[in-house]
Amino acid sequence: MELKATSLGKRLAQHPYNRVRLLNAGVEVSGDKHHYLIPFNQLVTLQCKRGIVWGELEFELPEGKVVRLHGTEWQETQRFYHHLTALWQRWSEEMAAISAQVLASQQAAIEQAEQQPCWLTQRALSALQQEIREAFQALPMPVERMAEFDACREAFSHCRRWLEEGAKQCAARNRAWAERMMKAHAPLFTAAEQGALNMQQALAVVNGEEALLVWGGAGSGKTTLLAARAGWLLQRGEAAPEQILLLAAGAQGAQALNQRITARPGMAGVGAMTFQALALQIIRQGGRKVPGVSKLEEDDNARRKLLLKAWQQQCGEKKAQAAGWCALLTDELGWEIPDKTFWKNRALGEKLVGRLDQWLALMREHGGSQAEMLNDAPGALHAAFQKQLRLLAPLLKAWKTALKEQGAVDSSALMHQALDVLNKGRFVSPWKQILVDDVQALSPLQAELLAALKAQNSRTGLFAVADGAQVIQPAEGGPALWADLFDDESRQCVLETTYRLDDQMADLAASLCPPRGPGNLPLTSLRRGDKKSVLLLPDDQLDALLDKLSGFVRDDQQVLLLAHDAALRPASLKKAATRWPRLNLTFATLEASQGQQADYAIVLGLEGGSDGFPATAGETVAEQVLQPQWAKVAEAQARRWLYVALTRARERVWLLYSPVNPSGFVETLKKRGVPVQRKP
Ligand SMILES: Nc1ncnc2c1ncn2[C@@H]1O[C@H](COP(=O)(O)OP(=O)(O)OP(=O)(O)O)[C@@H](O)[C@H]1O
Repeated sequence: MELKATSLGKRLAQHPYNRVRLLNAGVEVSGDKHHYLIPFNQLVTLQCKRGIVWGELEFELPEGKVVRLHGTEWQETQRFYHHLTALWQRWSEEMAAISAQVLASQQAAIEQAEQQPCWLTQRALSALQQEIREAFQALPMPVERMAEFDACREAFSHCRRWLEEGAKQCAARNRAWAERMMKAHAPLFTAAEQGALNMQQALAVVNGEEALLVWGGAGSGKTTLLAARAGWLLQRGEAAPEQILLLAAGAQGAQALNQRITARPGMAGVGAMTFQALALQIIRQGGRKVPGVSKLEEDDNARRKLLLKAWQQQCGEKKAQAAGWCALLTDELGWEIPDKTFWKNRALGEKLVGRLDQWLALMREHGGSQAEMLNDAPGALHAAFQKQLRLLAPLLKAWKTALKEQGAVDSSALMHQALDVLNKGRFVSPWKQILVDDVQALSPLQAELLAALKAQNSRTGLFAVADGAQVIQPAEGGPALWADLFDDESRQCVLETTYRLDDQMADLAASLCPPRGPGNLPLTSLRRGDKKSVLLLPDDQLDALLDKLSGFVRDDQQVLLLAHDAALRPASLKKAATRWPRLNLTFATLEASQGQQADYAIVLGLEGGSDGFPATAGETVAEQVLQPQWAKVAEAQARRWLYVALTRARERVWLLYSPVNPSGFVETLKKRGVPVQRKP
């Protein structure tokens, strides 16, 4: 059967097509120069329209493409159209039955995935979506037509939902599954005595992605979550206790983690490890001689004593060195030098030792020899740096000699050795699951070790928690390294509720260090605090404050004394055992207090000056060369420590400041509404 344009129609229409011919399962539209074959399986709709003078047939193809034929005699057009429609409909019904089968079997596959007794991973979702795409391609008709047929409609829209809104469907499905798991394994989803884990925590516990980074602010239950996650892995049989590696950046973090682990039933054989212990285990199993690790690394006082001695020695023994130091202290740092034999002055020594420690750390972080350090100095700074390096080199030498005498290495040498064993393939990881606390606190070398361990076996699960507010900007080194492990959106989630802080503390902390993580979501508290949740107090009021605390703090409550520097350990602590015998007082540096919590916190040392908190610059040429971003990083670091200080207590935080020489933070805190008290 054929329909042709009339000769008038043909002339007026000036259209490339002027006839249509019916084929077995399709039509051919053609003109003098063009032919267009439209099989029925490409036809989406067919319309017959009446123009002013003639009829028109319109064939709609997938993706909105339209082919038209004009200029046909109206009666004939109608006849052709009815005939074609009847044939197309008969064909369509036959094909709809086949389509229904294809869609039903795809729907069954989706339902099977939905009902699987495990987390639906991003990888499984992608595979499912690929299957759906292939099923759609296997249909004998355009997908656009599926909604026309009763037998196809529902299955089609189910498939399309999973294709177009897969992430949403997957999230809803995983949430429903997590809810079922929370009911079925209630004890596992309990946060110690406080009650059930919240939904965000529960979703992280049961998450089945190969790697997951959970962002959460202070007190949002990250450490709690790690313990619950370990319990979940054991219960699901995904790992035996010895196949779970629980890592903390430092010893205190490992201790806090172990407390949570032991508080849970069924966790025998699971224990947290520091990165140092991990490195030692790798070196041991790699068949290497296990080095001793110097105590000087952890013991701030011993290290500082060593540095002070080395400094005094070089100044005492060599006039040129003494003159060099005198110039550095006066010209670069702007300090007053008490007398000619300034290195014997105790107060000056105490003031300087923190800087000596910092310079040593910078030289060690650089890792190079003196020649390499000099090599890295830009031309303009070369001479000045060379001069300063002559003063600093004896400190590095004293450090190295002390290690040698102890037959020990420092932690960076230890990490390098462990990395070497890993990179040479001499260590076979026994761990199926790696769980890491406070990943934001990892040093670049620790992050490198973690990445190398994960790279050993792509199937090793990695689960880490981080406090985004503590990520130092500009992010580089450590953060950049571990962030790479969680590059996909599905590998990150957030905890938004803090259980430790009240809303006043949470707002203040967030204003100092804004939360980071997907969506930069704010940390919300379930508790309303008052204006006195955080208070500023003169630093001569410590004893009065402790007197007052002894009057109302219960025996089971903790008071944490915190300072940015170990040297600020207050003298009051010496008499604490007898003057306030029932107060549970603990002193910790801010660095060591990460992961710890107490009912009350007293933060000491809000003092100005070059060794204050924050230290007022005093950037010398050594910092400019060895850590070009030094000032920026030091400022961000100090702010981070203030954030840590403000977020350790449940009930109240006192910040003790020097009224004579207040820290720059005092003004910042006052501006943010922190009240200043004269007495506690
Ligand atoms: N779902 C919950 N319900 C009630 N309390 C909870 C919940 N999750 C955690 N907690 C409690 O909140 C407090 C803080 O938890 P946790 O120490 O795990 O937080 P964190 O995020 O590791 O803190 P930070 O990183 O600041 O040290 C703990 O006392 C913990 O028992």
